[in-house]
Amino acid sequence: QKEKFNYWRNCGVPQLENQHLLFGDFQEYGKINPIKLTDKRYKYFKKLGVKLGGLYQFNRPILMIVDPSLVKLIVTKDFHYFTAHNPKIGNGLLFNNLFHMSGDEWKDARRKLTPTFTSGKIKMMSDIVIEKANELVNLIEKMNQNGQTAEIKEVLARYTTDVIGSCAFGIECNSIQDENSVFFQRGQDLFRKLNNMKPPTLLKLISLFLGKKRSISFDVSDIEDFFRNLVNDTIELREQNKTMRKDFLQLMIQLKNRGSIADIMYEKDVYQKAEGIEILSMEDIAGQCMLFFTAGFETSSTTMSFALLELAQNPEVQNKLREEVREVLQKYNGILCYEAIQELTYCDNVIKETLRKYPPLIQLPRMCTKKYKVPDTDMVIDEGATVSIPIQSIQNDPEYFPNPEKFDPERFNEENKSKIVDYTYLPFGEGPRQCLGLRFALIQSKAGLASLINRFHFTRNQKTPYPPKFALLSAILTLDGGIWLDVKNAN
Ligand code: HEM
Repeated sequence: QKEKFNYWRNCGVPQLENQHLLFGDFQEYGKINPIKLTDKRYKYFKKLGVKLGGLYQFNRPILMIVDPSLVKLIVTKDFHYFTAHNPKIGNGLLFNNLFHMSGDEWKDARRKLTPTFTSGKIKMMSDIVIEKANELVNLIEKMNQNGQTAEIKEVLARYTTDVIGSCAFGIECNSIQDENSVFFQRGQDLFRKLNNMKPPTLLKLISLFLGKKRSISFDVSDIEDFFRNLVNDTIELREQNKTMRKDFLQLMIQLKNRGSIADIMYEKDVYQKAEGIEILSMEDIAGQCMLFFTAGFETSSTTMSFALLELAQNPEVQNKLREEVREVLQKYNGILCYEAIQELTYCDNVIKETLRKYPPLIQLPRMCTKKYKVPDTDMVIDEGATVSIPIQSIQNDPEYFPNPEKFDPERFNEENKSKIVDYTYLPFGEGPRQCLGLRFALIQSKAGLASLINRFHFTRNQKTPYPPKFALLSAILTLDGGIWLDVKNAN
């Protein structure tokens, strides 16, 4: 076991001393939250003045990248050495998607799916997003009339669930209006199971890292079946009725039947099967739709929740945002539309600043897929090594973002944005594996935030601590408890 902890030393990579026999460098796992733990390691290596450092998660070697110029090489120029996110740790629908694919399989799927997320396609879906944002406003209005304090995280998860449910699965989930919506409950179950790093998931991960198992299961087969059946039934119905709807599913049906996605869709482009093409299977469609769902609803609702918490904490920023929203809406007869959303530049900066302080994925994952010699050093990274780019730490490093605790959207204004050091701001990742849903995430977050700020004024309820407290055992940035805000009609 001790020899295992010499792995990085043997590669010429600096590492910590005195690893715990079982936990390696993660002996504080579960005692301090994942942000603090990662930050501690980042600061340690940064103080040493090195570009990268080796860690042991249990006995699995992980390489932490500290220097932005090396981040740049790994995610862009030398990407061909780091084409995978992770070693594949499981099977089933949950892993049958772009995020978990590698090599040629990933390249082919990424090429096919990219046209799904162009600005034109996002514009096409913006009507659905805006309709759901209006329902969100009505829900908060009702809560406000009843004198209720809003647990904003859950309310926003209902909004993003309805948006993604409608766009990715073509169904009305009604989670904004119906507290007991089945779709919402299934989504919450799935997220809880994936994000839960407590035993027994933790024990499964330990046995995986110790090499006792090659893959693990997350016990989500019932949820996978739910999504699989939903996709099958909806596609079958559409194929029968030749329905045309402006959503991702329609584009996936087109991909299935025609092998590619056309710019403009006509019925014949979607439902007439092309000859001699490699058909996209129902299982593949269901897998990608499930990824859009898991990647889409929690990340965006988390972002909007943190944005509202910071707006409640910083009323001058909230007022400035409201002024912008009202000024732009005036030009469009008071009605939010795709073009109006594009003009909300301060709103963009509020969301960018939120994603700087609170990136939902605190680290970017990469796996070394070909032996790599780190330029200008003697260090060599083996094929199969896991790489972590600690974006939360980099984005909150005072060297790159002075006074990092301050919520300051002006960091991203026209004058200041050019001062940001390259590869120090990466909430959506970068390079060929950058988040494919970036534009969709921005439109859904902006539509929700702008609609709410136009109508309501938010203040922090005493139940919500500030600075926020993060959960100890979770895979993505999660708060301990909810975000409770008091709501008033805005003047
Ligand atoms: C605020 C919201 C979101 C954030 C912060 C976010 C962040 C990320 C990050 C950090 C990655 C990894 C990037 C890399 O490795 O360089 C990623 C990948 C991905 N995201 Fe997002 N995401 C968000 C919303 C969405 C949405 C709404 C969708 C889809 C509807 C989506 C779909 C994807 C997909 C498909 C990938 C995998 C790309 C690949 O491996 O080629 N994301 N996202």
